[in-house]
Amino acid sequence: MLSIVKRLINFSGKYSLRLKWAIIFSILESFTINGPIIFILYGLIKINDNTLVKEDVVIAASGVVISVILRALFRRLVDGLQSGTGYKIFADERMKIGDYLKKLPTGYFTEGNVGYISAVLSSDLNFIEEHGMSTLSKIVSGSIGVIISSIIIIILDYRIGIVVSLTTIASFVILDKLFKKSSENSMKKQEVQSKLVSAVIEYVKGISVIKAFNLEGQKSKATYKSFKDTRNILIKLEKSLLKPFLSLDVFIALGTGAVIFLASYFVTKGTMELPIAFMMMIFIYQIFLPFRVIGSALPLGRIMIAGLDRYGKLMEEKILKENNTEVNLNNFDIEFHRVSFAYEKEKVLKDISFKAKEKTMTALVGPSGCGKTTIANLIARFWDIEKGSIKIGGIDIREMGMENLLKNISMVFQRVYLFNDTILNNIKFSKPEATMEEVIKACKKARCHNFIMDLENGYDTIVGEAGATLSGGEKQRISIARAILKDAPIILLDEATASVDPDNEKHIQRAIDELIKEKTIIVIAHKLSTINDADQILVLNEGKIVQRGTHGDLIRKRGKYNDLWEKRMEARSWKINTSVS
Ligand SMILES: Nc1ncnc2c1ncn2[C@@H]1O[C@H](COP(=O)(O)OP(=O)(O)OP(=O)(O)O)[C@@H](O)[C@H]1O
Repeated sequence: MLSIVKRLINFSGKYSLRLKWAIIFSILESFTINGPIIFILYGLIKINDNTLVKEDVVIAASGVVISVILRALFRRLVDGLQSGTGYKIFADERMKIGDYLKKLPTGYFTEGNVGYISAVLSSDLNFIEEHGMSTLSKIVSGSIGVIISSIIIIILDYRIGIVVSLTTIASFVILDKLFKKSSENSMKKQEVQSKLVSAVIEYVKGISVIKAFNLEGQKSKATYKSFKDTRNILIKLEKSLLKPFLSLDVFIALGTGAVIFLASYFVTKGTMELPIAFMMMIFIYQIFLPFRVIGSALPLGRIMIAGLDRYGKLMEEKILKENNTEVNLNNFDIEFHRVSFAYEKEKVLKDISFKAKEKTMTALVGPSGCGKTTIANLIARFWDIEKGSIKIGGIDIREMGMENLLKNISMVFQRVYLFNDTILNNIKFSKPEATMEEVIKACKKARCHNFIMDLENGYDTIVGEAGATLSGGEKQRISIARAILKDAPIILLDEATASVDPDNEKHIQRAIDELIKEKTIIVIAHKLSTINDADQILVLNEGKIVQRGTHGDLIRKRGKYNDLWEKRMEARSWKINTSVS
């Protein structure tokens, strides 16, 4: 129980002092709760002894009134300190999470992990945010209430005091064990919930493929399974709480019965005065009240601890080391020196070394899966390498800080992500301070100004979720406009594949020609159409550079590149022939 309080206070960071004060006032409040009973008992004893005088009535009455006023005052202070604190803690924490997620390697954001992150950030943190403060208050005031009431009972009659204390301690131990079971189920609940989120994300994202290949039944089955698993574990969690709650009621009933029986027995034996026995019978409901409060707070506390553990695990993921010293680059040569890299166990890049001189074009070619995209992603430090170094302008990219690095790089990839915002904001995203003239100039160069102007609201048109209302080619051109506006000295470019129609491809090619003027370019070449002009072509195979040189050199050498080139030519003539026939 103490561990729950400790964890919540530790988690509250700079607000922990507020919470500690709230706990102190909670303790004081618990003292005042018993005040009226004690003062009434004082009056009753006086009546029983036939010694009641006017002053005793004043003492008892004012004692009751002062206790009630103080109780209200302390409660007000507790509420004042706690109210809003939970929301403030989480507002800060969410900002921290935002910064933290930015520092995680992009590779971390697989669908499984996205499910985990969403479940932690939405269900776990929301649960703690909603119930954290009230649970803390219940546990603290409940425990103090039980302790104070036990002390009062011991003072009134040590025999009953011992019975009550032993029952209380035994019940706490048993309850804690039972609630541990519910926390195991809570862990399972989180697991199935993160699987559910992943399944739903996958289903929604892949809905067009699912429909195109008639996989609805198959994929729905997997999603329904996640729904069912979640339902089953939630029912199990509820059931696992029934037993401890039932036991709690049994303990309260037994404890109450025992005290009433003992008090009556002691009165008949003449070892207890009647007012004390009378008060004891009233008081017994008071002592078991906080007990019930703790009982209701404990399972919530355990669920929160499990949530905090998961949150802690998320925050322990290895982030990219940051070095924020401002680095001024004299040139934008890119240099790989003996770079090896593995996403998981198997190396996908093996001992890669090359230099891309500034303002030149380096093309990466090779069969699918040979590591072209990985090389481009490593330049933008989407992952950190295990061996070797990647330098820009002679400085290791790990030494320059992400912001510093990324301000020098523009990436134009085939999968374009547009935010659900206006076209203007999507383009200005790369340079928020850009003027309208600059945006239009960039869009004209990227061959997208005309189609934007044809839209009903022009640049103010809202792009649908993930850019759904624009064609693939249009989205590409917008992403090129974004890059032109950014005007970064390094361009990482994924050459368009056959998914774009010839007209769009022509526009995109012109837009790219505008983008790459005077830049250091790394191009992932799929169709080999761009690379005739490349200053250097790196031919990759199974994560190694197997050939390098210009197009002319490599054609003459008759190696892997020549094979790829011939295959490409064959494919083109095959396409022409089939389209003619
Ligand atoms: N995020 C990832 N996690 C694990 N493995 C990955 C990841 N991304 C790529 N790989 C693997 O790394 C290898 C290199 O992939 P990469 O995407 O760099 O190849 P590529 O040459 O660009 O392929 P393509 O031409 O098909 O795009 C492949 O075996 C691929 O399956």
